[in-house]
Amino acid sequence: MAASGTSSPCLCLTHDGSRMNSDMYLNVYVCIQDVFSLFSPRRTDVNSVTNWNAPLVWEGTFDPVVIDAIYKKMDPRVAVVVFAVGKYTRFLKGFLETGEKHFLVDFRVTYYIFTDNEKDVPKVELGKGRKISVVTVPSANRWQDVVLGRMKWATITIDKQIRHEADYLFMMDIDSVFHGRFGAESLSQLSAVLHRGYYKTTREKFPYERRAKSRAYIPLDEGDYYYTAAVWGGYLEDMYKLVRYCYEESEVDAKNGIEAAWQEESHLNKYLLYNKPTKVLSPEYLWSDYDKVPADIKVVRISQLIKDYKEVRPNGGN
Ligand SMILES: CC(=O)N[C@H]1[C@@H](OP(=O)(O)OP(=O)(O)OC[C@H]2O[C@@H](n3ccc(=O)[nH]c3=O)[C@H](O)[C@@H]2O)O[C@H](CO)[C@H](O)[C@@H]1O
Ligand SMILES: [Mn+2]
Repeated sequence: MAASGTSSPCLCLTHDGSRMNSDMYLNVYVCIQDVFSLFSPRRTDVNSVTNWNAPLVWEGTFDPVVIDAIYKKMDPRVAVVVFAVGKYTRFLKGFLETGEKHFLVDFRVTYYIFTDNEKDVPKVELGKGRKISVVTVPSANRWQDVVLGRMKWATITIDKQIRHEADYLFMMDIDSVFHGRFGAESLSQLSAVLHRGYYKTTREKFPYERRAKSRAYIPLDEGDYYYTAAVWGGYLEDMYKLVRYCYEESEVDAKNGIEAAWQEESHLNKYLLYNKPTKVLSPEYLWSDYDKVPADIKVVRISQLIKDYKEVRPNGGN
């Protein structure tokens, strides 16, 4: 249901004849959503707002055509940063091909592929305004170094290159496939996805880093949600700040002889506890082929593939 770039869901001029800016569009969008909600029932089985009043996005809580059309007016440039180091290049084809079918269709998207093996980057037919940019990074002997190294190489490359080429940036795992629409409803200053494994559990069960020695430490009585580090996004500069934070905090940990329980995911969760995301995406935005789909997940938009951890990682499983 991709919206056409030329259709206009709302007035584009203000009363004094000047063009509307992006905040105005979003305000109009909120009003339109309110009107729609008079005619169509909202989801009543899930929360659609967080306790700090950020939208919590589920299928059935937004109008896909309207929201795509509003963001399309701004025609943002979206960067997707993915790493495919060692054997993980095998996941590129499925990710890119399905991304072209479902990820921000009709928007300007550049996939930044960080790899140690450029020749294994597949040729994939891309839509108009969509590109691939390959960034060479070193190989690693430990998967933990690849996972954490993402923060270092992304920091350096955003600073040097991507900053000049994108308005929004997503960080994503490569071992996944798109199955459903992932559209402009995902865009915000800072968007984080609820980890499918913990969205129904209480905070003391979240796998936050619990050792006070780590910079990612979160005490048992704190926490809103547990977010996955496999899909997160936002304005370019806000994402730069957060990626760099994860990099610097993991460096401090390394100097103190500790590695956070879930590497950058632990630091990401610490940051988002004290700097609330402006949008939270339901686990529709990252499910897993390992788990059966419960009734509250109406659409699986991306799913993590089942993989043989021992075989695909340079130093074996978890
Ligand atoms: C669904 C989810 O919560 N995913 C998180 C979980 O990942 P996973 O257990 O899914 O880890 P993973 O093996 O997918 O590694 C994360 C990503 O790093 C890249 N990679 C990794 C190893 C390698 O040899 N080559 C390579 O390119 C690749 O993009 C991969 O998708 O835990 C990791 C930290 O432990 C990260 O926080 C992931 O975001
Ligand atoms: Mn993964």
